[in-house]
Amino acid sequence: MKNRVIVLMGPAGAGKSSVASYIEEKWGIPQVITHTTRAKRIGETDGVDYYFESKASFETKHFLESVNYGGHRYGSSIEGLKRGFEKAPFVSIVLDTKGGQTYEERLGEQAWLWYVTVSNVAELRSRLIARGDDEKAIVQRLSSAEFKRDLALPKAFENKALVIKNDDWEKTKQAIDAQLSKEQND
Ligand SMILES: Nc1nc2c(ncn2[C@@H]2O[C@H](COP(=O)(O)OP(=O)(O)O)[C@@H](O)[C@H]2O)c(=O)[nH]1
Ligand SMILES: Nc1ncnc2c1ncn2[C@@H]1O[C@H](COP(=O)(O)OP(=O)(O)O)[C@@H](O)[C@H]1O
Repeated sequence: MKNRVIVLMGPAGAGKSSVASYIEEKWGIPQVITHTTRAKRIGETDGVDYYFESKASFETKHFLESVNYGGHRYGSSIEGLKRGFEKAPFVSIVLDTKGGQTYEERLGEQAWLWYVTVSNVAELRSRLIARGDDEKAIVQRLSSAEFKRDLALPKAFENKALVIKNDDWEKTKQAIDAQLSKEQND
């Protein structure tokens, strides 16, 4: 099987990380861990959710791409992607839509674009509160230009990305299972 990467994108709270964890547990698709300078949230672990970096240590990495999002730096390293492909030929990565665009340009058909969203935007805020995010961080996140940009599927991805409407988690899992079993049988 040739190497492929599922690129998970979408607004904060839509369910990107939940989908990444689900496909790792159920389908054995490991998540490529990226780097960030943002503070660790309650429940997050270094090396599992992210490699948490200082501004200085972030600068020492070899990034395939990096972005500013909501006032923090995020980047995916070439080493990280290689480490993922050493574990399995099929991996996932969680990126903003700008990073997704870079992956599509660099990896072409090897990048399978998934855009996770919800029907009701107000639901996103409720989910961030339920997740336990810091109130100040939520306000900063929801008012950022990057969050607003990622609320909609980029024009460049129309007819290219698989859109996952994650309103109901049980239905989301069924939709994912259908996609991945089809992929396995192709
Ligand atoms: N381009 C790019 N985006 C990333 C990377 N790592 C995480 N992101 C994105 O950065 C954004 C903010 O992530 P995070 O702070 O974890 O917030 P969340 O969306 O609320 O889970 C999300 O859209 C992530 O997909 C990366 O290495 N590169
Ligand atoms: N379909 C859903 N219905 C209700 N809550 C959900 C659903 N999917 C995910 N969540 C919850 O919403 C919060 C945000 O999900 P998460 O996967 O962290 O989003 P993202 O990575 O896109 O920011 C988490 O607490 C998660 O458990």
